[in-house]
Amino acid sequence: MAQPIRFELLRRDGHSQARRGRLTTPHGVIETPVFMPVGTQATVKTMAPWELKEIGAGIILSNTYHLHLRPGEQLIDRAGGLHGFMNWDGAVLTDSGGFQVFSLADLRKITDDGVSFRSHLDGSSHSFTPESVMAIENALGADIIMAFDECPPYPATRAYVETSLRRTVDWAQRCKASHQRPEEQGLFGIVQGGEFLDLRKEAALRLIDLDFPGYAIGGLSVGEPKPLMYDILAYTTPWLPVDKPRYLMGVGSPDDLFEGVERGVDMFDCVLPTRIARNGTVLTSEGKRVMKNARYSDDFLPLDPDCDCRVCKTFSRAYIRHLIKADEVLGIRLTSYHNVYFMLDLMKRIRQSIEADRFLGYKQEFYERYGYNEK
Ligand SMILES: Nc1nc(=O)c2cc3nc(NCCN4CCCCC4)[nH]c3cc2[nH]1
Repeated sequence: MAQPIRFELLRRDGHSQARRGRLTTPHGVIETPVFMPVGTQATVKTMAPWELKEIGAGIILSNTYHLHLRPGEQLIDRAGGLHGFMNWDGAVLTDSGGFQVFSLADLRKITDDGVSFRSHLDGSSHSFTPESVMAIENALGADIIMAFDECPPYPATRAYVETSLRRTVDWAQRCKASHQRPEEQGLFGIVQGGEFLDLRKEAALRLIDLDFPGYAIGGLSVGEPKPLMYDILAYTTPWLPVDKPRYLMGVGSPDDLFEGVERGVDMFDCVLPTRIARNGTVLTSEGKRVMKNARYSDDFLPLDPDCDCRVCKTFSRAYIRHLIKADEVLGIRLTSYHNVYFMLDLMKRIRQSIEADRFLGYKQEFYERYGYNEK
């Protein structure tokens, strides 16, 4: 059967688990490691598709839970799927809603069959089962779709995590069985298991038996300390097939990208760049800058002198601070554009460092300049 998603491993770093790869999808070839901007409601907030294209975004995320509630997958299907609806011709990955049901919806009831919940928008009753979620994701038409899973909270007891892991594996099998478009949409399994390393191994091995074109690592970045997240990651990735992509869901900040790549992760997504942009915080090679800070009121330098993006070539910190202070919409458009560019450009430099066999050196160099103090 023709596989819509093909992964080539181009180079393995000799000093870490970092890998350089290439993901071929029906909507373009994606160089990995890759950062995927998040477009939860069929838009990467404030950015037009042509802007995403011009800054080099190859794949963006969207979300089953949100789009099912509004505007509904039937409408999007009639519009030609997400690609037609958004008029985005790059690749799309849809998350299955497993996380959003547990973090957003009200009055949830989980059974082995699925989850019933009330919409956080209007309180209407809904239920997600592996079969119904596959039907939604098939209608949205993303190139990569995620299995319906349960993301346990942190902390959670071993008993809870064990039950939830086995349910998630069972749901993954049901997703695979009910997936209607396996030749156009690659279905990824999601490894759960919480902080329990033996359960992470069990989850990985049982999902591999189901043979997916890619594997996501879920249940992380849910409030656990970062060192714990990194340790769970370092333990889990070696159990996954070396020739399939690994996707760390919901991660992350610039340092998380380095730590994840170092531990064998190929794909990342995070709302961070667009979320912090909305309060005027920007990412730069010298750390984060809070543009409302009075120190920028007469600073005519670009947001980041080392950045080649259109915003940094066109506007000053003083002007952008003015826009943010005046609550002018252009302000958050400019900070969002720059922040997404920053993350994509950082990942491009990480790919280049792996190719040049100097990933750990580049990581050190970046950390020394980036620092971790608010400016
Ligand atoms: N289907 C699914 N399963 C997961 O276990 C999962 C785990 C996740 N963990 C996160 N973390 C997002 C953390 N994010 C950091 C920046 C601020 C907003 C929250 N997103 C996730 C999405 C997920 N999706």
